[in-house]
Amino acid sequence: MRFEIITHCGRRSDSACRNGFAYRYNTPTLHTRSLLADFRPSLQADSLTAVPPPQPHRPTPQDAPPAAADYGVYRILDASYNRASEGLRTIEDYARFVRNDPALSRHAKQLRHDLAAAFATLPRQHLLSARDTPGDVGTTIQTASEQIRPSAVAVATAAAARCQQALRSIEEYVKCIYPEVAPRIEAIRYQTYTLEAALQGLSQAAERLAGARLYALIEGGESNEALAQTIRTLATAGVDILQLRDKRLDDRTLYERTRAATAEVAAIDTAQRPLLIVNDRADIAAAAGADGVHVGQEELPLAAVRRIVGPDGIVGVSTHNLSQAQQAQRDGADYIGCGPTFTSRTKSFAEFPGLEFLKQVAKQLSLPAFAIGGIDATNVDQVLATGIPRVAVSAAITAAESPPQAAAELKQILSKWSLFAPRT
Ligand SMILES: Cc1ncc(COP(=O)(O)OP(=O)(O)O)c(N)n1
Ligand SMILES: Cc1ncsc1CCOP(=O)(O)O
Ligand SMILES: [Mg+2]
Repeated sequence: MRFEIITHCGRRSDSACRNGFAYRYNTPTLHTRSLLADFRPSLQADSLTAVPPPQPHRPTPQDAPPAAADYGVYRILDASYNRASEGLRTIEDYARFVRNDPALSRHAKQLRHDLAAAFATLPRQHLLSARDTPGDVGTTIQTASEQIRPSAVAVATAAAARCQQALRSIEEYVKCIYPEVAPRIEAIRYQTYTLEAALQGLSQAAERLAGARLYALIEGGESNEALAQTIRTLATAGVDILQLRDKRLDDRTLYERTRAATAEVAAIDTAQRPLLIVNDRADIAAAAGADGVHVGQEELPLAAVRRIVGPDGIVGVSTHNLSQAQQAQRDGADYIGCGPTFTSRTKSFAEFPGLEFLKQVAKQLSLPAFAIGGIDATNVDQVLATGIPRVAVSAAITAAESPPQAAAELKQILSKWSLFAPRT
């Protein structure tokens, strides 16, 4: 039976790269045995009964410098590793410092560590010795699009694309030298697609949230169709966020209403599509595919809610004083409700933090904040004067003679104010 070694790079066995070969079974010749003995001290030629599972290469001081034929491959691996690591760090910074998203931050950090662990099995001295930045002809090649970064999420999205390309390059070229590393790189690459989706998902929801001014709290109505009709008319009137808040409904009915609302919202043209938030119930929001959930100070803590709705879910928190508002931001809330501001027809309260609380929030917090409690077209200007350009209302719309007309009037007033008023 003859035995032939071919390299993964397709080269004949006599110039095979270290560990870079597959086995096709013939009778091992004396020459092949000595070659194998040199390549794989731990592998005996006669033990080859099938394509052996790739063993991780353990870098040793005896590792010969990269063969001239592999010098370029080591340069690719070195440059691509740096590119992928830098991309993951860029994504992690966005998740941590822009989105305050612990889950997304943790995922990006973990992938960076997984990549480092995979590369730790390669002889670092070969990678470094192959590095030739001054001689790198690519450093001066620039494209116009690389200079355009309109937003932080655009930076993170571009980093994700660079990271995927670099990982693909590593995955293919490492097969020439250390094939056992390729599956580990492939696994990391697939996770960067998930990461990019989270960025996109998060950014689309985050951008829609950041642009939201008018937030309406609505009940489940008498039927799914009645609710769907309400959603259509309020979305057309300019409501940016709809919250399904109905304490009368049992779980099953609330779930069915939420499913119907999710389907209705999805059918609305993107430009007019409101975010759909469920009051209190993270489980129903997640199960029914809503955009997120709103919880009060007495409901599940944000960390638990985040585990249920995931990194893409929008989580809003009710706050009644500055300390609660600051804590909600630290916990990673995507927005906060601040109130009650005025006496409400929908819910009774013993205390009213009022306009003063709104002024504090406007000065000291950066995440979207919606004033709530007894707000309507007659007093919304007082809210806007505090520096809070966003409101959440219930009765002002749902109890109005014409809910869509009331919504449109409120939206018109709100639209005159900048969403990013300078802090005075
Ligand atoms: C946008 C918004 N802000 C505040 C609330 C109040 O939530 P919570 O304190 O949990 O009270 P209930 O709505 O559950 O009675 C909200 N729902 N939405
Ligand atoms: C649920 C809730 N939390 C604070 S105020 C409020 C009710 C908001 O309804 P309205 O706008 O009719 O006062
Ligand atoms: Mg609640």
